[in-house]
Amino acid sequence: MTTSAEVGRVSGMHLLFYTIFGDVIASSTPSLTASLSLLLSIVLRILGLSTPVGLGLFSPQSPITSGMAVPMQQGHVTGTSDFQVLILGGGVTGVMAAKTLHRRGIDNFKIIEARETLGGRMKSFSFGAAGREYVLELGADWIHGTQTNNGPSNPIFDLARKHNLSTQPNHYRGSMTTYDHTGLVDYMQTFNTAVDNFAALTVGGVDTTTRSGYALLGAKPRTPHEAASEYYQFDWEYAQTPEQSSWLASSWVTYPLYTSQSRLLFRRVMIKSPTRSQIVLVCPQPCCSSRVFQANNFTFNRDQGGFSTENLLTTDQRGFASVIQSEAAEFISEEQVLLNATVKAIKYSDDRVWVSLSDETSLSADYALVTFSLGVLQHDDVLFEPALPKWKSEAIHGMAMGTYTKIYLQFPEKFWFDTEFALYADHERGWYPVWQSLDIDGFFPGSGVLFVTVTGDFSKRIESMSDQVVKAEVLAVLRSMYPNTTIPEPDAFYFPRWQSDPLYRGSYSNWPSSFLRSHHTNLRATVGQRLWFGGEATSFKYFGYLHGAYYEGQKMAEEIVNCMEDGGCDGLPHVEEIPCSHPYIASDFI
Ligand SMILES: Cc1cc2nc3c(=O)[nH]c(=O)nc-3n(C[C@H](O)[C@H](O)[C@H](O)COP(=O)(O)OP(=O)(O)OC[C@H]3O[C@@H](n4cnc5c(N)ncnc54)[C@H](O)[C@@H]3O)c2cc1C
Repeated sequence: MTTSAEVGRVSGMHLLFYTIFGDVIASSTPSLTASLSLLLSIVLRILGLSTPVGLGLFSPQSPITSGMAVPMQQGHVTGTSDFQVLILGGGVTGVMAAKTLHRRGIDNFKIIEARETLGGRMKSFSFGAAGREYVLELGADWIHGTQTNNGPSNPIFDLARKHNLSTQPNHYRGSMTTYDHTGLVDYMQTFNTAVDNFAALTVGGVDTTTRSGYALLGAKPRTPHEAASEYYQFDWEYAQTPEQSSWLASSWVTYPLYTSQSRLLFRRVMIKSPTRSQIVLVCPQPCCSSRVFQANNFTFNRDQGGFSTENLLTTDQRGFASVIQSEAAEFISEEQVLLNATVKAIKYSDDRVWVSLSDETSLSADYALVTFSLGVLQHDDVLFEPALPKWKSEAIHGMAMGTYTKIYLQFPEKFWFDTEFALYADHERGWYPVWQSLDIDGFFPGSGVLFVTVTGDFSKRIESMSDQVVKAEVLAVLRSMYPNTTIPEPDAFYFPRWQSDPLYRGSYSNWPSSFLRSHHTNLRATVGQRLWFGGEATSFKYFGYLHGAYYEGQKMAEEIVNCMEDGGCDGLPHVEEIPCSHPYIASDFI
């Protein structure tokens, strides 16, 4: 199920229209080309190679693709568009948008991707000393929420099953060892209290920061053990602190429909029309519509369109992105993808879009779907002409981009905990706190691989430091955790720099408390009639996640095709004046 909400006003009352739609996830019929492509990918896989897309066979040097590039000016002044749709970015959103276009009969599209392969933030690498290498994940590596009985399934879980991805259940709460600066210390009771505190956040009343939400519930971490336990529940998922996050948007359960407090604020009215039924929340207070939006993230909540509480970690040596590359290989032909091509500027008018690349070539299309990360848009890595309207810029800069950094170490042999996870409580909250062992049954026994995760400002901090200095800090923490063990020098050490990477500028989006529901509507909205935006950040229900990107790719492509079939459209609407987001005026202070 997909849920959409829109804010409106009737007779001076503030209404929240809450409408539930069914998702259309039709399967495509593979063409002969697609079947041959699939066959080729299977043969390559048996031979231990990647799919054609993964091999980068669709390079910009291909005669077909290079022949399609035209100078920006020429494309602007004369002729018809080169393509019906340009898909800018070849991550999950881009590939799923392409698949949807193909299913709807639109094959005159092109994906433009800066990297040498498809997959985006599904990014694997080979790690380890010679002869002890493993393909591990720098970006996404969990399928969060799978399926409960015959209920709705996570579409990434479906892809994993379809493409035989090797995965292993990962027990976030049931397989944990706790440490602090004195070594092994059992504070599992404190840890479990933090789990309960996090669950209690769902009873929030207004949207302030998650920190204030915790405080109002009486959860005020004072000791390093309490702070580390809270960190594990919160920052380790959202990649930002409770201070930086929205209380409502980081609660798991739909709010305010099902809480007792919400009934104090709202009256629920069911409106029936010939086409759909709507639950209308009538708010008697000025501006309360802007303070209340459906809480996110719905991933784990079965009652709200989520999947299950299970988390699967990929262990597949083809890399996690192989699921999206194998999917693409079923329907995408060589001339539909341009790899190693970096978009520098996007020019748009009411009837066309022109995209110029770093090699000075350009392409034009009737429509363009921008799937670059929120961080890329915030950082002006791609220029828009004309500049994006104020409402769009506000939305882009209003949402936050968190950073999540996995620091990998490989040791000659294992000397650490036998659980899947360990938590380290330092005096400084967020200091190398979450440790995960891969040298364990079901993962990579005998690998000597361990990783520690930092997030948010700690990620930014280590990105500015040398590998040697970061390694020294990490080893110092291990010495605190194991005061009676001689910690050897690791054979391999690596961490990615997501924040500084011009193709990402962070890991995934996070919803801050100042960000209103209408801002998110604007993040998703079409600019003019030709420029569309989609990606994990535009997903209301699943922002931050792979499945959010998956559904957004499908949704945007569906909308674009509908628009084409209607002979044009205004696209997804935006909110010009966002209620209750203006500076206070003098009379407010009387
Ligand atoms: C460290 C980390 C851990 C994560 N863990 C999980 C997890 O366990 N489970 C989960 O569900 N999600 C996880 N995520 C989030 C998940 O990876 C993303 O939500 C998802 O991959 C986003 O897909 P997308 O298509 O919206 O964006 P992207 O994957 O960012 O796709 C956009 C594409 O645009 C390309 N691009 C950017 N700029 C340009 C340019 N100028 N020109 C051309 N191309 C460009 C990029 O290379 C990229 O391929 C994680 C992300 C990170 C970084």
